[in-house]
Amino acid sequence: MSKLDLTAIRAKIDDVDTQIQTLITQRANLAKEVAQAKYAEEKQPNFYRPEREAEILRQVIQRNQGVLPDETLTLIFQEIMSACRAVQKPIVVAFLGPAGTYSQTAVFKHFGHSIQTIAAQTIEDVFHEVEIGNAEYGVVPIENSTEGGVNQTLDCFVKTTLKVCGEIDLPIHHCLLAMTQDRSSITRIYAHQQSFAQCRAWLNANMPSIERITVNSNAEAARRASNEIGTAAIAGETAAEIYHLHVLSAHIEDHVHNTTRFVVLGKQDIPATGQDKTSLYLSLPNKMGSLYHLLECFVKNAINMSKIESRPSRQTAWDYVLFVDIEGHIQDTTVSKAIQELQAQTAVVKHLGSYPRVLR
Ligand SMILES: O=C(O)C(=O)C[C@]1(C(=O)O)C=C[C@@H](O)C=C1
Repeated sequence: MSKLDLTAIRAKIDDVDTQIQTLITQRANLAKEVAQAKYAEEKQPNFYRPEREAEILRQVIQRNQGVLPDETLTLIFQEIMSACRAVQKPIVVAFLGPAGTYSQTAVFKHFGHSIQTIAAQTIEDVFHEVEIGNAEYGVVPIENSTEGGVNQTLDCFVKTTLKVCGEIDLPIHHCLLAMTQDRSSITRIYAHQQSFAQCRAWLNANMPSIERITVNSNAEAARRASNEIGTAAIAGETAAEIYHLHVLSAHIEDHVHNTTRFVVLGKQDIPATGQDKTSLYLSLPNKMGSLYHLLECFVKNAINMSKIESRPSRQTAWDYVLFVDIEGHIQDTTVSKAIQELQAQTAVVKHLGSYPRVLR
């Protein structure tokens, strides 16, 4: 390519950039108008509207016929919406900190970077920050494709009045991180219990006799490994950058498709989008056929169940509660009918939230 060609193409790029910038500014001004319209309707409106954001992102994917993958375009539009939201009012999101956790990555993936964040110390604290209004939303891990349900999160749902407003899928790739580059000098590994479980086979094969110490989060593990000689942490690459650690081994998770599903906690009910999910908490009477009748309510109403998980009720020994995810929205007639039928036969049915299904 001649120098002239390059100059000419760059001039075209400058031209396109000018148009993009003008259009983004135009969009941000429209978002300000939306804010005024919302204030005219309500005194304290919600500026974050997941149902509208899901609709915009689905349109982006539908329109896409170009060279950029759907995920790339989605990320760009998520950042644009994040910036437009911040023009209206910056939202505050709590997550399981410190900086560098997978939860923080999930927060930015979903809300973009134009937000304020609170790094909470535990999953319970994330719920608490939202409950007392320090944060408008919270992001917590709920299940992992290798290890199953995150019990601390499920247990918090028993007591909370918060709603699930959204879900986030995040592929998880673990690394072994340390100050040293010499793996043989490591005598202790820090990690979150879920990360130890997701890397069990790798650890047993590669570091069988090294002490394993469970901490509250992966980033906390990385922070400790950056302060203590002879220690390593299991965490992601973001934590390696933040805590200036070497990656001794990458991709140490036992399953290549290792993915964690996070949920967004909030106080608002989300309108239906046509592609939704509903999360329920159920307490079944301890009698014959209970589970059979539960399944029957969904099958009869042609509702697909995407998850069922049981946890001890913590009220009585050997008494269990169920966490169920179904396709559809509580406003869909089939879903509300199934829930009414369930209520007629189970002790407790708590609607944890209906929200847009993640794009998979
Ligand atoms: O449509 C709205 O309600 C808006 O506030 C605009 C907008 C956007 O940027 O498109 C911004 C924030 C909402 O979460 C959804 C969409």
